[in-house]
Amino acid sequence: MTSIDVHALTKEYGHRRAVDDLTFTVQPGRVTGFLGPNGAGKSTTMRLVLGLDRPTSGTATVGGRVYSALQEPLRHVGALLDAQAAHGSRTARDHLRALAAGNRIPQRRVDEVLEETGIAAVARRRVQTYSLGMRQRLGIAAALLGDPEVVMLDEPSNGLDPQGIIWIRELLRRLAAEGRTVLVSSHLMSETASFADHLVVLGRGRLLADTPLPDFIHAHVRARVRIRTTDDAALKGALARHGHHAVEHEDGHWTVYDARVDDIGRLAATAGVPLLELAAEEGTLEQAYLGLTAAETEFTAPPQEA
Ligand SMILES: Nc1ncnc2c1ncn2[C@@H]1O[C@H](COP(=O)(O)OP(=O)(O)OP(=O)(O)O)[C@@H](O)[C@H]1O
Repeated sequence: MTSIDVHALTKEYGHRRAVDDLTFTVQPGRVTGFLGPNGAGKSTTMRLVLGLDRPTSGTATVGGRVYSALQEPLRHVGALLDAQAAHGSRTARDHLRALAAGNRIPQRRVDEVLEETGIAAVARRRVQTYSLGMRQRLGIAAALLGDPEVVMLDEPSNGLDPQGIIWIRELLRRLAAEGRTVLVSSHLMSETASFADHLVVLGRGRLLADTPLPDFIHAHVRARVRIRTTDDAALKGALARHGHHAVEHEDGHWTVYDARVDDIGRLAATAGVPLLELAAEEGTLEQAYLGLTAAETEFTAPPQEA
């Protein structure tokens, strides 16, 4: 089993700390979502794991070894960092064949990953004629080429069409189910919620969270109950008597904050409040993420004038 281990990792560019004393482990057998505002240090961390940059201090290792010590590294670690990385004047097939040859990967893998990523039909076209989504698929094909135990993808859904987004979700789930170590950065919260088991969240180069996805949501979103009745006055009175904070919405439903659905159901039954609707309102990853990172966001647009 191969994990990615980041220990006390720091990277400075001049006086700027892009990564600041970061320690976390990416475990095999699950998809770890890598989140953080623009400039938080996600890509820099991935570059340090891949040995594309040298840390100022600390270590980043894969299976206990630094990337540069890995023989035929594509057979151990597959990464998509920049979809523009392939040489534009080459065909996709030639690009992958060259990568395979340099890593003692059998040439039949080239055709397999072209099929798997849905670009087999355009494999003999020059990469410069590719759309962003096709380049993205080629980058993912390159990452999978060596059948690696560790897969790191920076914004893999970028440019993909809706079918492509479903495909990448299923691919990530499968890679994790096969026991691989999967680290995926994204700014799309609903997407991340659909594939991640675990989250590592950065803000200004520091670790803000390293936690299972459900725990992250519970920790950062207040529990809420959605309720609707034919007798608003009775509901309001019953909630107030028990000290619940509730807000009525235009369409007639209420939100009760910091409450559990069982408690509100019992309370309504005891008070004889007729119910049309009663449900726990699940917090979303987006709500949790925005709550946590509001103070860590370097680049924000000013509020729009009405
Ligand atoms: N080669 C470099 N030279 C100087 N500064 C750099 C370099 N690479 C990254 N940085 C700086 O390091 C910080 C972290 O950048 P990084 O690209 O790692 O963030 P990120 O979390 O991947 O952001 P995004 O979500 O926008 O991709 C930023 O302030 C960035 O400007």
